[in-house]
Amino acid sequence: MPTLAEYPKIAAGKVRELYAVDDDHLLLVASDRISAYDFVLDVPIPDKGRILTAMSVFWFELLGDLVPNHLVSYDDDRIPAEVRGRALIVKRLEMLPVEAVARGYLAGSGTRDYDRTGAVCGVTLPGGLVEGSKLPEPIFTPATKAELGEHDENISFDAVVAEIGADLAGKVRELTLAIYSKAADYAHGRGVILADTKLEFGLLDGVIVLGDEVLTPDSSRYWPADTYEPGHAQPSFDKQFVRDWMTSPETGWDREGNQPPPPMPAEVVEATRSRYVQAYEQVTGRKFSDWIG
Ligand SMILES: CCOC(=O)Cn1cc(-c2ncnc(N)c2C#N)cn1
Repeated sequence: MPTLAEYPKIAAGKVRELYAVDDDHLLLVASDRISAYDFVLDVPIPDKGRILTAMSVFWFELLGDLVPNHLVSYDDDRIPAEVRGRALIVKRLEMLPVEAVARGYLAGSGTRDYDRTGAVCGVTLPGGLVEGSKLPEPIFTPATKAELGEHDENISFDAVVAEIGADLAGKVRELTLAIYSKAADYAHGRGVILADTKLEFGLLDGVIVLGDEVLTPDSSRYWPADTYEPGHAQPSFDKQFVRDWMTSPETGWDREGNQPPPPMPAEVVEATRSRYVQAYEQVTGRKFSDWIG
C-alpha cells in the first residue's frame, strides 16, 4: 500500500485534492474540510470526505446506464490507508473546460441573473419567478472554471459551443440535463430536493465520460423537501447549522467583512456530521456504517 506522499499532487480545490497514480489513473481525495460563505472553516467535519465519496459512488452506479464515468475503484491497493473510504481511483481524462450546471430551481447566481435579465445563461424564463421557484423544466446553465477562491462565471450555451464545438456542447447539455433530471427525481422521492448540480466531463478516446464528484452536497444544492417554500433562500440540508452559527449574534462575525469566521463549537460540528450521514442514508437507502474506511 503506497502512502499519499508518494503520489504527485496535480490539483487542489478548497476541500479536495487530485494526485497522479500513473499515466492513466488519478486519485481523487475528499477531505473533511467544509466551506461556507466562501471560507474554508478551521474545524473539519469528521467523516465528511467519506460520506461524500460514498455518495459519488452511489450516483455513479445509479447513472451508469446514462453515461460512462471515470470511476475505476474505491477500494484497492493503490489507495493509501490514510485516505481509504474518501478517495477514488479514476481514469485520467482530457477534461472539458466547462462547469456543466443544471438547475431545476432558481437559487444563488441563478436568481441574481434572472432578477437582472429575466434569463439565466441566455435561457429566458417566465416572469414572476422568485428565489427558490421551481423552474418549468430543468435548464442548462454552464459556467467557466474559476481560479481557486474565485466564483465561476455563468456563460451562455453559445459560449460553450465556441469553446468546445457544437457537437460536444450539445452532448454535454443533453447529458447534464438527463443526469440531473434522473437524480433529482430519485432524490425527491426520498425527501431531498436537488435544486441544482455542477458536473464535469472529460474525453477518453473520444468518448464523453463523467468525471469529478457527482451530485454531492458540495457540488449540488440539497434542500429538505418537507420545508420547501419558494420566496426566500431555502435552508441547506447539510450546511444550515454552520451558516446559522457563523451569522449568529454570539459570534459577532461579519459575513461582509474579510475576517475569518470563528471556530465552530463541537455541537455544531456533530450536528453537521449527522446531517451528512442523514442525507446519505435517506437518499441512497444505504447505511453509512457499511461504508469502508
Ligand atoms: C482538486 C479537485 O479538482 C478537480 O476535481 C477538478 N479536476 C478534475 C481533473 C481531472 N483530470 C483528469 N482526469 C480526471 N478524471 C479528472 C477528474 N475528476 C482535473 N482537475
